[in-house]
Amino acid sequence: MADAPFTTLDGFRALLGELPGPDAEAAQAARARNGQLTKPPGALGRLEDLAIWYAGWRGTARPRIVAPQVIVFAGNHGVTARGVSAFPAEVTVQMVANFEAGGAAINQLAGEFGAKMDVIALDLDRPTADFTAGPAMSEAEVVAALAAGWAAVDPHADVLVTGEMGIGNTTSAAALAHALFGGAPEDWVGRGTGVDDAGLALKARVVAEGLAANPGAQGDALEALRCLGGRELAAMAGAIARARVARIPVILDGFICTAAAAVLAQTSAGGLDHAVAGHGSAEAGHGRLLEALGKAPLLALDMRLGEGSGAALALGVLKGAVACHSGMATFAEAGVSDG
Ligand SMILES: Cc1cc2ncn([C@H]3O[C@H](COP(=O)(O)O)[C@@H](O)[C@H]3O)c2cc1C
Ligand SMILES: O=C(O)c1cccnc1
Repeated sequence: MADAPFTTLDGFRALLGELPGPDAEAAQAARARNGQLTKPPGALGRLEDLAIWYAGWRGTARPRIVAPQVIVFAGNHGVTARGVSAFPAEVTVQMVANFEAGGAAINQLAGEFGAKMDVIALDLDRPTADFTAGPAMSEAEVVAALAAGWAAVDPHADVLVTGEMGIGNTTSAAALAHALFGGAPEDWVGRGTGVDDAGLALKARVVAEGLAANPGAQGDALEALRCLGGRELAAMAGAIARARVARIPVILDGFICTAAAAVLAQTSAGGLDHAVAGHGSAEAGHGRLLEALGKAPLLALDMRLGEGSGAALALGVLKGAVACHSGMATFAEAGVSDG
């Protein structure tokens, strides 16, 4: 595992300023190949652009997916003291044991779609500070979480899914989204694990208090991550950045993953060009977040679980797209008359 090439938030910021782009020649060659495959033009719909996008990032016109990686990051949140989740904070560590024993939804989906799965618990016995009273993390803490995410990525993976577990983290993600994209707290809060109307109103108040208590969060995405995020959110951002540097395409999961990823896009234009939206979560606010990022989800299944589950399902779609693109015969090869 590679040590992260940054030790400060500004070091991470500098790295985001010089991210590699896709291989334009490989993308062009993939587009040409797509035009020769034995199907009516455009008949594979969005799968065609998906395969060409993947080929560009992998730097080859005829890629294969053989080594997907799912990483589930777990963190605890001080803001749970405000009663923002329908479940108690101890569920985070209990679910980590469940992931390790193979009993969670993400275990089944990662297994079904041929991904190896890693679980990284981040200082669970040391929750972040309640962000309604000040910054959730110190600079050293957020940098450590970014670096843990960075180090968790297998450089030999050929697609990455980042998932999370952290009771209270829909509130953290809502506060982060609000700081990054403005609007009102009500635009970003949702029911998470299933809070009632009073719980939803409380979440909006807590988000408003969080922004008021952290004035620096609104001007700068990385500062917003430090002040309002959590360790698992920062680790997802670090992992997604590492994937970019290694030209590993990423499938984003739901509201929490997308909020964490948005930090990269808001710090560096095009910083999420190597990522697609796996699914549209039923969590209120996810649609708005995807719209702000200009990303259309691959799936819409009314899921609202997290863990990387929606993205792992979308891995099946991406694998299908790439298998067709790289495995199909051309009209010339198959002796099929083209149109
Ligand atoms: C058993 C269980 C398994 C989960 N797996 C993911 N989450 C999801 O729910 C949490 C966010 O919702 P909130 O902000 O309302 O706490 C996160 O841990 C998320 O990944 C779960 C939640 C529970 C209870
Ligand atoms: O969209 C998500 O990621 C989500 C929604 C609700 C609860 N946990 C995760």
